[in-house]
Amino acid sequence: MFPGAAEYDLDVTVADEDVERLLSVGPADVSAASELTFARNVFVPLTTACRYTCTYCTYYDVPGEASLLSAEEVRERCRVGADAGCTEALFTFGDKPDARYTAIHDQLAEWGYDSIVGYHERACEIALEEGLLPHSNPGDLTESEFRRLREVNASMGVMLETTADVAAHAGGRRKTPGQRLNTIRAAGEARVPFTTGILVGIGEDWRDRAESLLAIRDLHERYGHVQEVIIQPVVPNERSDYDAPSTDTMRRVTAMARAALPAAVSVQSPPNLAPVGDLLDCGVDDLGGVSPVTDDYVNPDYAWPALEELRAVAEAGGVPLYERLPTHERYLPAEHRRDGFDGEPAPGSWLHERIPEALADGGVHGERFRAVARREGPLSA
Ligand SMILES: O=c1nc2n(C[C@H](O)[C@H](O)[C@H](O)CO)c3cc(O)ccc3cc-2c(=O)[nH]1
Ligand SMILES: C[C@H]1O[C@@H](n2cnc3c(N)ncnc32)[C@H](O)[C@@H]1O
Ligand code: MET
Ligand code: SF4
Repeated sequence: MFPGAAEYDLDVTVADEDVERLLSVGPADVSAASELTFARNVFVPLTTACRYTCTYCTYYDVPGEASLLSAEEVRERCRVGADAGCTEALFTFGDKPDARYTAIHDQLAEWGYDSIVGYHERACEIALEEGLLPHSNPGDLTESEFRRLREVNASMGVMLETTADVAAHAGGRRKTPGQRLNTIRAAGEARVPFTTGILVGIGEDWRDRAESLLAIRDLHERYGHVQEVIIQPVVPNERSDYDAPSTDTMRRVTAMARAALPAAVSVQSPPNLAPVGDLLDCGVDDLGGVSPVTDDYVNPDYAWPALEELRAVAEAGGVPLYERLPTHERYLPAEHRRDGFDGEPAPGSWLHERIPEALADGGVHGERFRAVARREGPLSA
Protein backbone atom coordinates (compact mmCIF):
# COMPACT_ATOMS: atom_id res chain seq x y z
CA MET A 1 0.00 0.00 0.00
CA PHE A 2 2.72 2.53 0.93
CA PRO A 3 5.65 3.14 -1.42
CA GLY A 4 8.61 1.05 -0.32
CA ALA A 5 6.54 -1.06 2.11
CA ALA A 6 6.98 -4.30 0.20
CA GLU A 7 10.44 -4.84 1.74
CA TYR A 8 8.93 -4.95 5.23
CA ASP A 9 6.32 -7.09 6.84
CA LEU A 10 4.21 -3.98 7.43
CA ASP A 11 0.51 -4.17 8.02
CA VAL A 12 -0.29 -0.49 8.48
CA THR A 13 -3.75 0.16 7.15
CA VAL A 14 -5.63 3.37 6.51
CA ALA A 15 -9.31 3.14 5.58
CA ASP A 16 -10.55 5.33 2.72
CA GLU A 17 -13.57 6.40 4.72
CA ASP A 18 -11.31 7.63 7.56
CA VAL A 19 -9.29 9.65 5.05
CA GLU A 20 -12.50 11.16 3.65
CA ARG A 21 -13.75 12.03 7.13
CA LEU A 22 -10.44 13.64 8.11
CA LEU A 23 -10.37 15.69 4.90
CA SER A 24 -13.53 17.45 6.04
CA VAL A 25 -12.02 18.51 9.42
CA GLY A 26 -10.99 22.14 9.98
CA PRO A 27 -10.08 24.45 12.87
CA ALA A 28 -13.75 24.89 13.85
CA ASP A 29 -14.03 21.17 14.57
CA VAL A 30 -11.38 20.92 17.29
CA SER A 31 -10.81 22.50 20.71
CA ALA A 32 -7.84 24.51 21.89
CA ALA A 33 -5.53 22.78 24.37
CA SER A 34 -5.67 23.79 28.02
CA GLU A 35 -1.89 24.14 28.42
CA LEU A 36 1.30 24.52 26.46
CA THR A 37 4.57 22.68 27.17
CA PHE A 38 8.16 22.80 25.96
CA ALA A 39 11.50 21.16 26.77
CA ARG A 40 14.83 22.94 27.22
CA ASN A 41 17.49 21.26 25.15
CA VAL A 42 21.02 21.44 23.88
CA PHE A 43 21.36 20.24 20.29
CA VAL A 44 24.32 17.87 19.77
CA PRO A 45 24.83 17.30 16.02
CA LEU A 46 27.03 14.17 16.15
CA THR A 47 27.69 14.36 12.42
CA THR A 48 26.36 16.21 9.40
CA ALA A 49 27.29 13.28 7.14
CA CYS A 50 24.18 11.48 5.87
CA ARG A 51 23.38 8.60 3.52
CA TYR A 52 20.41 10.54 2.10
CA THR A 53 20.07 13.81 0.20
CA CYS A 54 16.55 15.12 0.90
CA THR A 55 16.09 18.14 -1.36
CA TYR A 56 14.59 20.34 1.41
CA CYS A 57 17.52 19.74 3.77
CA THR A 58 20.41 22.08 4.42
CA TYR A 59 21.88 19.92 7.17
CA TYR A 60 23.77 17.25 5.29
CA ASP A 61 27.35 17.60 4.03
CA VAL A 62 28.43 17.62 0.46
CA PRO A 63 30.65 14.55 -0.07
CA GLY A 64 34.22 15.00 1.10
CA GLU A 65 33.47 17.06 4.18
CA ALA A 66 32.21 14.30 6.44
CA SER A 67 33.30 14.44 10.06
CA LEU A 68 32.18 13.47 13.57
CA LEU A 69 32.09 15.35 16.85
CA SER A 70 34.66 13.79 19.19
CA ALA A 71 33.63 12.40 22.58
CA GLU A 72 35.29 15.44 24.21
CA GLU A 73 33.24 17.80 22.03
CA VAL A 74 30.05 15.92 22.91
CA ARG A 75 30.89 16.21 26.60
CA GLU A 76 31.70 19.90 26.34
CA ARG A 77 28.42 20.71 24.57
CA CYS A 78 26.46 18.69 27.12
CA ARG A 79 28.19 20.51 29.95
CA VAL A 80 27.28 23.89 28.45
CA GLY A 81 23.66 22.72 28.13
CA ALA A 82 23.45 21.35 31.67
CA ASP A 83 25.02 24.56 33.03
CA ALA A 84 22.33 26.55 31.20
CA GLY A 85 19.60 24.54 32.94
CA CYS A 86 18.67 22.25 30.03
CA THR A 87 17.24 18.81 30.78
CA GLU A 88 17.50 17.34 27.28
CA ALA A 89 20.41 16.44 24.99
CA LEU A 90 18.97 16.35 21.47
CA PHE A 91 20.93 13.96 19.23
CA THR A 92 19.74 14.70 15.72
CA PHE A 93 22.15 13.92 12.91
CA GLY A 94 22.70 12.38 9.49
CA ASP A 95 21.11 9.02 8.78
CA LYS A 96 23.58 6.05 8.91
CA PRO A 97 26.53 8.19 7.78
CA ASP A 98 28.92 5.23 7.95
CA ALA A 99 26.90 3.47 5.25
CA ARG A 100 27.93 6.15 2.77
CA TYR A 101 31.25 7.56 3.93
CA THR A 102 34.30 5.35 4.41
CA ALA A 103 35.97 8.27 6.25
CA ILE A 104 33.27 8.09 8.93
CA HIS A 105 33.46 4.31 9.11
CA ASP A 106 37.27 4.48 9.46
CA GLN A 107 37.15 7.19 12.14
CA LEU A 108 34.64 5.14 14.14
CA ALA A 109 36.81 2.02 13.81
CA GLU A 110 39.88 3.96 14.95
CA TRP A 111 37.97 5.10 18.05
CA GLY A 112 36.90 1.50 18.66
CA TYR A 113 33.25 1.60 17.57
CA ASP A 114 31.55 -0.97 15.37
CA SER A 115 29.17 1.52 13.79
CA ILE A 116 27.53 4.91 14.27
CA VAL A 117 25.00 3.19 16.55
CA GLY A 118 27.74 2.19 19.01
CA TYR A 119 29.18 5.71 19.00
CA HIS A 120 25.73 7.23 19.36
CA GLU A 121 25.14 4.97 22.38
CA ARG A 122 28.38 6.23 23.95
CA ALA A 123 27.40 9.86 23.24
CA CYS A 124 24.10 9.29 25.08
CA GLU A 125 26.03 7.87 28.05
CA ILE A 126 28.18 10.99 28.11
CA ALA A 127 25.00 13.13 28.14
CA LEU A 128 23.67 11.12 31.10
CA GLU A 129 27.01 11.51 32.89
CA GLU A 130 26.77 15.27 32.39
CA GLY A 131 23.24 15.45 33.79
CA LEU A 132 21.07 15.48 30.67
CA LEU A 133 18.35 13.15 29.39
CA PRO A 134 18.98 12.06 25.78
CA HIS A 135 16.28 12.43 23.11
CA SER A 136 17.60 10.95 19.87
CA ASN A 137 16.40 11.42 16.34
CA PRO A 138 19.05 9.71 14.20
CA GLY A 139 16.83 8.63 11.28
CA ASP A 140 15.80 5.14 10.26
CA LEU A 141 16.67 2.34 12.70
CA THR A 142 15.93 -1.36 13.08
CA GLU A 143 14.22 -2.91 16.07
CA SER A 144 17.50 -4.27 17.47
CA GLU A 145 19.09 -0.82 17.14
CA PHE A 146 16.18 0.64 19.10
CA ARG A 147 16.60 -2.06 21.77
CA ARG A 148 20.22 -1.04 22.15
CA LEU A 149 19.64 2.72 22.17
CA ARG A 150 16.58 2.69 24.43
CA GLU A 151 18.86 1.83 27.36
CA VAL A 152 20.36 5.31 27.20
CA ASN A 153 17.48 7.40 25.84
CA ALA A 154 14.61 9.08 27.66
CA SER A 155 12.71 9.21 24.35
CA MET A 156 13.46 8.95 20.65
CA GLY A 157 11.90 10.03 17.37
CA VAL A 158 11.80 10.00 13.64
CA MET A 159 9.65 12.16 11.40
CA LEU A 160 7.45 10.09 9.12
CA GLU A 161 7.63 13.17 6.80
CA THR A 162 4.90 11.81 4.50
CA THR A 163 3.42 8.56 3.21
CA ALA A 164 3.55 9.99 -0.33
CA ASP A 165 6.24 9.14 -2.86
CA VAL A 166 7.55 12.72 -3.24
CA ALA A 167 10.33 13.95 -5.52
CA ALA A 168 11.97 15.55 -2.46
CA HIS A 169 13.09 12.04 -1.48
CA ALA A 170 14.61 11.23 -4.83
CA GLY A 171 18.00 9.67 -5.47
CA GLY A 172 19.63 6.27 -5.20
CA ARG A 173 19.57 6.23 -1.40
CA ARG A 174 16.42 7.83 -0.10
CA LYS A 175 13.78 7.89 2.55
CA THR A 176 10.79 5.75 1.65
CA PRO A 177 7.41 5.83 3.40
CA GLY A 178 7.69 2.06 3.95
CA GLN A 179 11.01 2.35 5.76
CA ARG A 180 9.88 5.32 7.85
CA LEU A 181 6.72 3.48 8.91
CA ASN A 182 8.81 0.41 9.68
CA THR A 183 11.07 2.55 11.89
CA ILE A 184 8.04 3.83 13.84
CA ARG A 185 6.78 0.24 14.15
CA ALA A 186 10.20 -0.96 15.36
CA ALA A 187 10.25 1.76 18.04
CA GLY A 188 6.86 0.54 19.25
CA GLU A 189 8.04 -3.07 19.40
CA ALA A 190 11.05 -1.92 21.43
CA ARG A 191 8.82 0.18 23.76
CA VAL A 192 10.44 3.54 23.18
CA PRO A 193 8.44 6.69 24.07
CA PHE A 194 8.34 8.16 20.62
CA THR A 195 8.07 11.41 18.69
CA THR A 196 7.09 11.49 15.06
CA GLY A 197 5.42 13.90 12.70
CA ILE A 198 4.85 15.15 9.21
CA LEU A 199 6.72 17.68 7.11
CA VAL A 200 4.20 19.93 5.37
CA GLY A 201 4.87 21.39 1.92
CA ILE A 202 7.29 18.92 0.30
CA GLY A 203 5.02 18.00 -2.59
CA GLU A 204 2.31 16.06 -0.75
CA ASP A 205 -1.38 16.83 -1.17
CA TRP A 206 -4.21 16.99 1.37
CA ARG A 207 -5.08 13.35 0.94
CA ASP A 208 -1.43 12.41 1.65
CA ARG A 209 -1.49 14.53 4.82
CA ALA A 210 -4.65 12.80 6.04
CA GLU A 211 -3.24 9.39 5.16
CA SER A 212 0.08 10.15 6.94
CA LEU A 213 -1.70 11.21 10.15
CA LEU A 214 -3.91 8.12 10.07
CA ALA A 215 -0.91 5.83 9.50
CA ILE A 216 0.69 7.32 12.63
CA ARG A 217 -2.55 6.76 14.52
CA ASP A 218 -2.69 3.14 13.39
CA LEU A 219 0.83 2.44 14.68
CA HIS A 220 0.11 4.25 17.94
CA GLU A 221 -3.05 2.23 18.46
CA ARG A 222 -0.98 -0.91 18.25
CA TYR A 223 1.90 0.06 20.53
CA GLY A 224 0.83 3.11 22.55
CA HIS A 225 4.27 4.65 22.11
CA VAL A 226 3.62 7.94 20.31
CA GLN A 227 3.98 10.77 22.82
CA GLU A 228 3.82 13.66 20.35
CA VAL A 229 3.30 14.37 16.66
CA ILE A 230 5.16 17.32 15.15
CA ILE A 231 3.39 19.30 12.43
CA GLN A 232 6.43 20.88 10.80
CA PRO A 233 6.23 23.39 7.94
CA VAL A 234 9.01 23.07 5.39
CA VAL A 235 10.95 26.34 5.30
CA PRO A 236 13.12 27.74 2.51
CA ASN A 237 16.89 27.79 2.93
CA GLU A 238 19.99 28.49 0.84
CA ARG A 239 19.81 25.06 -0.78
CA SER A 240 16.13 24.93 -1.63
CA ASP A 241 13.30 27.30 -2.43
CA TYR A 242 10.30 25.39 -1.11
CA ASP A 243 7.49 27.78 -0.22
CA ALA A 244 6.60 27.60 3.45
CA PRO A 245 2.95 26.54 3.75
CA SER A 246 0.49 29.35 4.49
CA THR A 247 -0.96 29.96 7.95
CA ASP A 248 -4.32 28.66 6.68
CA THR A 249 -2.69 25.43 5.53
CA MET A 250 -0.95 25.03 8.88
CA ARG A 251 -4.22 25.69 10.71
CA ARG A 252 -6.09 23.07 8.73
CA VAL A 253 -3.41 20.37 8.94
CA THR A 254 -2.90 21.01 12.66
CA ALA A 255 -6.64 20.63 13.27
CA MET A 256 -6.58 17.41 11.23
CA ALA A 257 -3.78 16.08 13.44
CA ARG A 258 -5.70 16.98 16.59
CA ALA A 259 -8.82 15.24 15.26
CA ALA A 260 -6.94 12.15 14.05
CA LEU A 261 -4.98 11.46 17.23
CA PRO A 262 -6.11 10.41 20.71
CA ALA A 263 -6.15 13.25 23.27
CA ALA A 264 -3.18 11.77 25.16
CA VAL A 265 -0.89 12.32 22.15
CA SER A 266 0.48 15.88 22.00
CA VAL A 267 0.38 17.95 18.84
CA GLN A 268 3.68 19.81 18.60
CA SER A 269 4.46 22.95 16.63
CA PRO A 270 8.02 24.30 16.39
CA PRO A 271 7.98 27.96 17.47
CA ASN A 272 10.93 29.00 15.28
CA LEU A 273 9.29 27.73 12.08
CA ALA A 274 5.50 27.88 12.49
CA PRO A 275 3.10 30.68 13.46
CA VAL A 276 2.36 28.96 16.78
CA GLY A 277 0.21 31.79 18.12
CA ASP A 278 -2.22 31.19 15.24
CA LEU A 279 -2.29 27.43 15.84
CA LEU A 280 -3.26 27.18 19.50
CA ASP A 281 -6.99 27.09 18.73
CA CYS A 282 -6.25 24.26 16.25
CA GLY A 283 -5.07 21.99 19.08
CA VAL A 284 -1.32 22.61 19.50
CA ASP A 285 -0.33 21.81 23.09
CA ASP A 286 3.45 21.51 22.82
CA LEU A 287 6.35 23.55 21.44
CA GLY A 288 8.95 20.79 21.47
CA GLY A 289 12.57 21.38 22.30
CA VAL A 290 13.77 24.96 22.51
CA SER A 291 17.43 25.73 23.11
CA PRO A 292 18.88 28.57 25.15
CA VAL A 293 22.41 27.63 24.04
CA THR A 294 22.41 26.20 20.50
CA ASP A 295 20.95 26.97 17.08
CA ASP A 296 18.41 24.72 15.44
CA TYR A 297 21.11 23.10 13.31
CA VAL A 298 18.52 21.62 10.97
CA ASN A 299 17.16 25.10 10.20
CA PRO A 300 19.93 27.47 11.32
CA ASP A 301 18.38 30.54 9.65
CA TYR A 302 15.41 30.29 12.03
CA ALA A 303 16.34 31.46 15.53
CA TRP A 304 14.66 30.15 18.67
CA PRO A 305 12.29 32.61 20.25
CA ALA A 306 13.30 33.67 23.76
CA LEU A 307 11.39 32.18 26.65
CA GLU A 308 9.65 35.50 27.10
CA GLU A 309 8.18 35.19 23.63
CA LEU A 310 6.90 31.69 24.37
CA ARG A 311 5.32 33.06 27.50
CA ALA A 312 3.68 35.84 25.48
CA VAL A 313 2.29 33.28 22.98
CA ALA A 314 0.81 31.22 25.82
CA GLU A 315 -0.60 34.30 27.50
CA ALA A 316 -2.24 35.56 24.31
CA GLY A 317 -3.80 32.11 23.92
CA GLY A 318 -4.96 32.15 27.54
CA VAL A 319 -3.09 28.96 28.51
CA PRO A 320 -0.36 28.27 31.08
CA LEU A 321 3.15 27.40 29.86
CA TYR A 322 5.07 24.56 31.53
CA GLU A 323 8.56 23.23 31.04
CA ARG A 324 8.60 19.41 30.65
CA LEU A 325 11.16 16.63 30.31
CA PRO A 326 11.85 14.99 26.91
CA THR A 327 9.79 12.02 28.11
CA HIS A 328 6.13 12.93 28.36
CA GLU A 329 4.62 12.50 31.81
CA ARG A 330 2.53 9.43 31.10
CA TYR A 331 5.63 7.37 30.21
CA LEU A 332 7.45 8.29 33.44
CA PRO A 333 7.44 5.94 36.43
CA ALA A 334 4.48 6.80 38.70
CA GLU A 335 6.72 8.36 41.37
CA HIS A 336 7.84 10.98 38.85
CA ARG A 337 4.36 11.99 37.72
CA ARG A 338 2.61 14.87 39.48
CA ASP A 339 0.22 13.98 42.26
CA GLY A 340 -2.54 15.66 40.32
CA PHE A 341 -1.64 14.00 37.00
CA ASP A 342 -4.95 13.60 35.24
CA GLY A 343 -3.68 12.11 31.99
CA GLU A 344 -3.88 8.53 30.99
CA PRO A 345 -0.68 6.69 32.00
CA ALA A 346 0.73 4.62 29.16
CA PRO A 347 0.24 0.94 30.06
CA GLY A 348 3.31 -1.04 31.11
CA SER A 349 6.84 0.09 31.83
CA TRP A 350 8.67 2.10 29.23
CA LEU A 351 12.05 3.25 30.36
CA HIS A 352 15.21 1.22 30.85
CA GLU A 353 16.38 1.46 34.47
CA ARG A 354 19.19 3.85 33.57
CA ILE A 355 16.67 6.63 32.94
CA PRO A 356 14.82 6.34 36.29
CA GLU A 357 18.30 6.17 37.85
CA ALA A 358 19.11 9.54 36.29
CA LEU A 359 15.78 10.92 37.56
CA ALA A 360 16.58 9.67 41.07
CA ASP A 361 20.11 11.12 41.04
CA GLY A 362 21.04 12.79 44.31
CA GLY A 363 22.84 15.79 42.80
CA VAL A 364 21.69 19.05 41.22
CA HIS A 365 20.78 17.40 37.92
CA GLY A 366 18.40 14.89 39.45
CA GLU A 367 16.89 17.67 41.50
CA ARG A 368 16.23 19.69 38.35
CA PHE A 369 14.70 16.70 36.50
CA ARG A 370 12.32 16.08 39.39
CA ALA A 371 11.40 19.75 39.71
CA VAL A 372 10.59 19.97 35.99
CA ALA A 373 8.58 16.73 36.18
CA ARG A 374 6.57 18.20 39.07
CA ARG A 375 6.19 21.44 37.09
CA GLU A 376 8.07 23.29 39.77
CA GLY A 377 11.00 24.14 37.52
CA PRO A 378 12.21 27.75 37.36
CA LEU A 379 10.69 28.21 33.91
CA SER A 380 7.18 26.95 34.53
CA ALA A 381 4.66 29.72 34.82
O1 LIG B 1 11.87 13.30 17.50
C1 LIG B 1 12.18 14.35 16.94
N1 LIG B 1 12.48 15.42 17.67
C2 LIG B 1 12.88 16.56 17.08
N2 LIG B 1 13.24 17.61 17.85
C3 LIG B 1 13.12 17.44 19.29
C4 LIG B 1 11.80 17.87 19.83
O2 LIG B 1 11.48 19.18 19.48
C5 LIG B 1 11.85 17.81 21.35
O3 LIG B 1 13.16 17.96 21.77
C6 LIG B 1 11.10 16.57 21.76
O4 LIG B 1 9.79 17.03 21.93
C7 LIG B 1 11.57 15.94 23.06
O5 LIG B 1 11.45 16.80 24.14
C8 LIG B 1 13.79 18.76 17.31
C9 LIG B 1 14.27 19.76 18.16
C10 LIG B 1 14.90 20.84 17.63
O6 LIG B 1 15.41 21.74 18.48
C11 LIG B 1 15.03 20.96 16.25
C12 LIG B 1 14.55 19.99 15.41
C13 LIG B 1 13.93 18.87 15.93
C14 LIG B 1 13.45 17.84 15.12
C15 LIG B 1 12.99 16.67 15.70
C16 LIG B 1 12.62 15.54 14.94
O7 LIG B 1 12.66 15.55 13.72
N3 LIG B 1 12.22 14.42 15.59
C1 LIG C 1 14.81 16.75 11.72
C2 LIG C 1 13.70 17.00 10.77
O1 LIG C 1 13.83 18.29 10.23
C3 LIG C 1 13.00 18.38 9.13
N1 LIG C 1 13.57 19.25 8.11
C4 LIG C 1 14.62 19.04 7.31
N2 LIG C 1 14.77 20.09 6.46
C5 LIG C 1 13.77 20.97 6.74
C6 LIG C 1 13.36 22.22 6.20
N3 LIG C 1 13.99 22.82 5.19
N4 LIG C 1 12.28 22.82 6.75
C7 LIG C 1 11.63 22.25 7.78
N5 LIG C 1 11.96 21.08 8.31
C8 LIG C 1 13.01 20.43 7.80
C9 LIG C 1 12.73 16.94 8.66
O2 LIG C 1 11.38 16.66 8.94
C10 LIG C 1 13.65 16.12 9.52
O3 LIG C 1 13.13 14.84 9.81
C1 MET D 1 18.84 16.15 10.41
S1 MET D 1 17.38 15.37 9.81
C2 MET D 1 16.91 14.37 11.21
C3 MET D 1 17.60 13.09 11.39
C4 MET D 1 17.57 12.14 10.21
N1 MET D 1 18.61 12.48 9.30
C5 MET D 1 16.22 12.16 9.55
O1 MET D 1 16.02 12.81 8.57
O2 MET D 1 15.33 11.52 10.08
S1 SF4 E 1 16.62 15.47 6.42
FE1 SF4 E 1 17.87 14.02 7.60
S2 SF4 E 1 17.93 12.25 6.19
FE2 SF4 E 1 17.33 13.95 4.90
S3 SF4 E 1 19.29 14.71 4.05
FE3 SF4 E 1 18.80 15.89 5.91
S4 SF4 E 1 19.99 14.87 7.49
FE4 SF4 E 1 19.79 13.43 5.81
